Amino acid sequence: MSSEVYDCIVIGSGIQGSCTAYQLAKNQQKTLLLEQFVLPHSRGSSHGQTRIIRKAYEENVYIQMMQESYELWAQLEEEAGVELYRRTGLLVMGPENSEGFSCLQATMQSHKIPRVVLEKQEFRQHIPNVNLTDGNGALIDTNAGVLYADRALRAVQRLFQSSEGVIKDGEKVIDITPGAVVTVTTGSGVYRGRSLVITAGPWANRLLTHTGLQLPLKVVKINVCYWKEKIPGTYSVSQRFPCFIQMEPKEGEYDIYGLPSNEYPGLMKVCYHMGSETEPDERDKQTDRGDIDILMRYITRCLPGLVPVPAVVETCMYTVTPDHHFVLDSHPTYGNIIIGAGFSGHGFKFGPIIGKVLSQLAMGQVPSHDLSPFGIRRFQSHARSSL
Ligand SMILES: Cc1cc2nc3c(=O)[nH]c(=O)nc-3n(C[C@H](O)[C@H](O)[C@H](O)COP(=O)(O)OP(=O)(O)OC[C@H]3O[C@@H](n4cnc5c(N)ncnc54)[C@H](O)[C@@H]3O)c2cc1C
Ligand SMILES: O=C(O)[C@@H]1CCCC=N1
Repeated sequence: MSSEVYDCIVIGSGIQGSCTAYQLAKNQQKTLLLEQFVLPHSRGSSHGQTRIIRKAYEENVYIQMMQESYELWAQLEEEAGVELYRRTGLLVMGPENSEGFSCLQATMQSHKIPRVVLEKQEFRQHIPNVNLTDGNGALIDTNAGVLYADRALRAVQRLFQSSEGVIKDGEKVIDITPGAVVTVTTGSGVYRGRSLVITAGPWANRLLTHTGLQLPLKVVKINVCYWKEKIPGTYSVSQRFPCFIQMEPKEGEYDIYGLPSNEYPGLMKVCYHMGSETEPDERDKQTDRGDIDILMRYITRCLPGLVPVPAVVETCMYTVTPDHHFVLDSHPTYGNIIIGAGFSGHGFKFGPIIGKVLSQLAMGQVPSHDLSPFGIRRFQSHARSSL
């Protein structure tokens, strides 16, 4: 074991761990970022070329965090000297009288989020090649767009390293011993830190076992589907086609979302916002395609310019909490162990602000956003502690 003691060790170099490590290093904290796989990798939740960024949320807390997150993404772009965000707008469609769609409209209005409400008659003119479902309303979050995910992750990791941060990849953490100084053991070394941040995505509960805590997290495999445009370019970024979210495509179904064709010429990414449960290391054995059937029916009905059979299917994972809200909290027993988990398929856009609040917790500071909706205590009846 080296005699060196880090101010903080961060486990997991997905977007949340990388942003947290960067914030810590920027605050002159001697920081070690540990990653089980050799970087870059595509076995977690943060890989792939694109993610949606938006302020269109039903909950005040997410809109408030996104106000700052947009600023931090712009700052990152400047620091890294690369483009990370492209404004496309986000079309939200949903049953006009549903609680979800009404609430979204009301929250956006109360925060004065720039938006355009599309009446049925103007929909076709503004959004050609999309059939609006009967009884659905539509609005556009005008400042929403696309984040270049892989590029962003690389940029944050580079910035961390140039702020004297240390990344050790290909080092899987196999043990954690809590204490005033936390000891972290990997397959090839033993490290010590005054604080520890666990941002291990789908593997969070595996690591938390070493601290006597289990959270109610469900890991699901997402089939990331790309669909061929019948006429290339129909739904493309260059035709100014927006990202979209279809709320409640059918009663009891989860949302469907899409991004304009860009990364693979002639192919548009359209996905179902849920998947089938899996073990993170066994995800390739999960072959359920029920979500793809739902997508095929939706595309036939609403996106007639796409061939309703996926041309490319990639894999990603969500780590889902029972209420689909994040976990951003200190460990209930060990105050110097900080947990960022359960991002439930919508955490990427928050990366920089999550990095900021987790780093504040790790430095013993009061976080600059109200984290009460993200506390572990809300799972009192679910969370298992063997302590
Ligand atoms: C298909 C898909 C589409 C999405 N779309 C959007 C979107 O449009 N907008 C949006 O905002 N969000 C979106 N998300 C969600 C977002 O991508 C995730 O919330 C986010 O990437 C989670 O990041 P993370 O850092 O928590 O997890 P991860 O990226 O999984 O990172 C965890 C890391 O921890 C490492 N690790 C785990 N265990 C160990 C160990 N023992 N030792 C060392 N390292 C370890 C893992 O290898 C991994 O690299 C989407 C997600 C998916 C899958
Ligand atoms: O977070 C997002 O914006 C996307 C789209 C909606 C469902 C999940 N991810």
